[in-house]
Amino acid sequence: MTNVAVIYYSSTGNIHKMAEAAAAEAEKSGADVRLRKVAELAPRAAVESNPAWAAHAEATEDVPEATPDDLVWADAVLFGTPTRFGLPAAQLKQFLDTTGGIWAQGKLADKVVSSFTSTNNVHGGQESTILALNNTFYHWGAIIVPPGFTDPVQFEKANGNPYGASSVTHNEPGNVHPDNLAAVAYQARRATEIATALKAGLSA
Ligand SMILES: Cc1cc2nc3c(=O)[nH]c(=O)nc-3n(C[C@H](O)[C@H](O)[C@H](O)COP(=O)(O)O)c2cc1C
Repeated sequence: MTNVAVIYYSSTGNIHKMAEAAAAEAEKSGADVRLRKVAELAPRAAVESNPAWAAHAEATEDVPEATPDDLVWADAVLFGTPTRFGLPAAQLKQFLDTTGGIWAQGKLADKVVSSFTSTNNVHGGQESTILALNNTFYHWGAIIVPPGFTDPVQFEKANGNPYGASSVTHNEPGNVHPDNLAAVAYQARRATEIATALKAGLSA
């Protein structure tokens, strides 16, 4: 069995939708899947000042929070984050910054990782967000598996980001184009297949 963790941050539900699509497809591909959100860092007052943010936080109260153990367990990890000023959300970065202990023990080496994001607009920094996440994964000795243009889904009108599936939401809560959901599902399937092959190969 291949273990796949989908670890994400979302404030208004767009990345949550993409994370769910990724998790569903990894499961369909035969993986054991953990869907995990990272902990909220924003003050309660900030969350409550935005009705969409507050509603999403309440709707996803039952999604378990990610822990470093989820990374140790996983053969492949899909990371999702909205773009924040061209970078990953601090909430996801904070989670990554809790992995020093397992990194020092070599437990993050050879993980298959792949990332997806969401922006307000087309030129809002999707690639820079994914590239920034990749900096961390090089330190882990992870194996970054981007979708590239390895499937026809990448040529759909709303897709086409070889770095990782990306949605343009115009800041509307839960506004993810179906093509983007298909793209992130494909990305999860590809990461699962590569992790399965890698696991078999390394244990041969
Ligand atoms: C503080 C902040 C910074 C943002 N920075 C960017 C940005 O650099 N580029 C962009 O296109 N969108 C930016 N956005 C918009 C979000 O990335 C976008 O609305 C995304 O779809 C939200 O995903 P979520 O619903 O999963 O939280 C920003 C939003 C916030 C609140």
